[in-house]
Amino acid sequence: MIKHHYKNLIIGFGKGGKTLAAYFASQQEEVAIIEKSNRMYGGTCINIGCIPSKSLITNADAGTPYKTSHEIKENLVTDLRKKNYKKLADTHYATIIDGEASFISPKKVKVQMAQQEVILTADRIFINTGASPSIPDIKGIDGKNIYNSTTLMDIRERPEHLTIIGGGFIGLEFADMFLKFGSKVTLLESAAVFLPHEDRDVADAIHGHLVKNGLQLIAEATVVQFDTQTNQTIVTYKKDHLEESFPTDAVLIATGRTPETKGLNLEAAGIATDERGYIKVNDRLQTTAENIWALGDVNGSPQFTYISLDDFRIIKNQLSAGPYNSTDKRLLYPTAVFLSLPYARIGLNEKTATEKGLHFKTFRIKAAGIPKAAILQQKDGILKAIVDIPTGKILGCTLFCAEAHELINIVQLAINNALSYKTLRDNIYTHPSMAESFNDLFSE
Ligand SMILES: Cc1cc2nc3c(=O)[nH]c(=O)nc-3n(C[C@H](O)[C@H](O)[C@H](O)COP(=O)(O)OP(=O)(O)OC[C@H]3O[C@@H](n4cnc5c(N)ncnc54)[C@H](O)[C@@H]3O)c2cc1C
Ligand SMILES: NC(=O)c1ccc[n+]([C@@H]2O[C@H](COP(=O)([O-])OP(=O)(O)OC[C@H]3O[C@@H](n4cnc5c(N)ncnc54)[C@H](O)[C@@H]3O)[C@@H](O)[C@H]2O)c1
Repeated sequence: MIKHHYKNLIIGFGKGGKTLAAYFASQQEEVAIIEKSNRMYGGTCINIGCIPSKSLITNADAGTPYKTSHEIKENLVTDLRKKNYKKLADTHYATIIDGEASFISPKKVKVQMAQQEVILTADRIFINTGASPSIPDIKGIDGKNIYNSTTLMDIRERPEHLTIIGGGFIGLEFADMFLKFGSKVTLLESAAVFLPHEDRDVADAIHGHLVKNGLQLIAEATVVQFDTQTNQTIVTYKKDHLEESFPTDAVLIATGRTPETKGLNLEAAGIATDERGYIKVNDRLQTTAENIWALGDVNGSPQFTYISLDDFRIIKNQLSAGPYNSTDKRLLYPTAVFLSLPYARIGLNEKTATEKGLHFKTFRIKAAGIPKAAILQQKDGILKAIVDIPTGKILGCTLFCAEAHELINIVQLAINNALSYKTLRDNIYTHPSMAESFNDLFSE
């Protein structure tokens, strides 16, 4: 039964929000969580983000045909969604409200449900509404064969030729995945160089690997229009002042994600947003309105599930007088792009260390010399680490090799505990493993 007043109200069933709701329930504190879609319990990550995409990627790696992979992914997501729902629904202190929330005032929220509208008040409100695909203003973009990451993962038939707009996280992961499923993939990226933030040797290695797998990459391209005809779409783009066109079966728009704030009527609560529409928060994740916090993608922090979870930790610590109560206390965290050879990053690379004028040393090895890489038949790749010469501390690491997404967590522990690079160099690792490559990577 829905009450009219709650101590804690969470808008959006995302990673941070659901974890916060479970925390309140565990403390025997009343909490209501509002979710606008019954296909989104558990949020982006489990329904339309990390989990379904990595399920498809894993099955593509294993050579499972697309249709079967799609079914496996659907079953997994359905199962996780149910579990996420049940985990909160089964607690005595949490109430799940199906509907779309918008503010009436700082303490009053309207929820538009299927059959009715309810007005709720709350002492504390937490906004966890996430982000959604940003759609560039390109002629013909609403055509029938044009998808975003969510709608593309819904299709049951693999496109013969997929064209991807945007070479960021989603663009690269989907390009590599559909290549493995057997599609022809063309990727158009507006930036002048491939992976502009990476060191050139790493970017070239990743580029070479993708091209070897069949990717056609067109950098510095401006898409001018999509002309959708029955089963195909003609993509027209401009490069070097010349216009070119080609037909494709499907287009994926992967040009970033924008905050999900449109329907929230934030002005009514006095909640300010920045110029990109993200909710402005301070280091304690408090919005400009008293007793209203924002966590996850919607507050403009890096868009990763583990950052939304960490936002939860920060809020939990505030509410329980714990020490980890500010984003200023957040240490370095890694990122990983899940390609057939994953690439993972933490901290500085040569480019950024040079820009900062640091006195550093670069350690670099090729994956080809790592026994486990040979066993895995994944000898492409490069491993790099940046070490501060005066202190011996690791400033950053970029790994493009098998199991990079796991290895980077070891480097993170070393960095965040201020260990010398010699600790990783001299450690005894299991053999044969990718981790033992740190013995060689950090050797002079
Ligand atoms: C294809 C893809 C792959 C990704 N892969 C990874 C990955 O491998 N690793 C990683 O760390 N991150 C990945 N991400 C990013 C990650 O999914 C997000 O950063 C994370 O899920 C954000 O969680 P959140 O807590 O901000 O909110 P979300 O999980 O986005 O949840 C927000 C919820 O709020 C609901 N909502 C919105 N507005 C309202 C409203 N007005 N009223 C009620 N409910 C509302 C939404 O329906 C949604 O369920 C990926 C994203 C995508 C799209
Ligand atoms: N493995 C992971 O952790 C993972 C995986 C997928 C998504 N994500 C998260 O989701 C977010 C969104 O992913 P994304 O790939 O959509 O965004 P992104 O910001 O990572 O990349 C967008 C890319 O599109 C390009 N672009 C923008 N407009 C363009 C245009 N008109 N034409 C051609 N190229 C254009 C940009 O230059 C950029 O390279 C990521 O930033 C990341 O935080 C994480």
